Amino acid sequence: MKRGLIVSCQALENEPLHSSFIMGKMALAAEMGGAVGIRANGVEDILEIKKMVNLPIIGIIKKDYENMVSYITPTRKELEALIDINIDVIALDATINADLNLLNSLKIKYPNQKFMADISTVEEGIRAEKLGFDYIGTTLVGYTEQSKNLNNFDVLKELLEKCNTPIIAEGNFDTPEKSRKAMEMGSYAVVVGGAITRPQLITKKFSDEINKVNF
Ligand SMILES: CC(=O)N[C@H](C=O)[C@@H](O)[C@H](O)[C@H](O)COP(=O)(O)O
Repeated sequence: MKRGLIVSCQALENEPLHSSFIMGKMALAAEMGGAVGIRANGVEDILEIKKMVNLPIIGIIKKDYENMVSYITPTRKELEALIDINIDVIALDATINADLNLLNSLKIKYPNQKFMADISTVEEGIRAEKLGFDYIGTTLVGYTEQSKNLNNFDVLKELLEKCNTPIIAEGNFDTPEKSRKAMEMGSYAVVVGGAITRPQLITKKFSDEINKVNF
């Protein structure tokens, strides 16, 4: 995977763009705009994106289970479904909420498969490095109980100081300036999602700002 901008092309069932066809087109637009990689959710979307672009893919499967906090590639079932479709990197929840016992056996069984740890605190990043993850992403900073008061740039800075594993800035790097800053700090890559591929969020930024005017 090259260094630079990775665009996350995801639309869940409750989102207006939920469609593999549309995610394929989003990925194509991202490639045309200079993205060096795509992050995507679910086998169907990933297969469609593979048809549309010639870029490395970070794949996840989001799945909610009862009594389980993790939802990003949370069990062996989702991991094996992603291994089966042969993608460059598989990302999974690597916070303290996740059961990472199976990682070792998967790494032995599939030695060429790269794994990205989606973490929410510096401690989780350090643990992910010890577990042998290939990339560590700040994806879940602010989204877990243990990180709800943390700032993504603060976590990123400390991870860059304390880890040797390539660090990927992901999660609310939602402007070109913030993305550039993350790279200047030494991130391996920046994953940008909603600010590029979720038009309902982009629209809301405009409408919120405009509605501050007394018109
Ligand atoms: C927390 C969570 O479930 N994050 C997901 C992880 O895959 C995606 O919904 C995000 O869009 C992605 O991480 C990129 O972040 P942002 O959209 O903020 O640029």
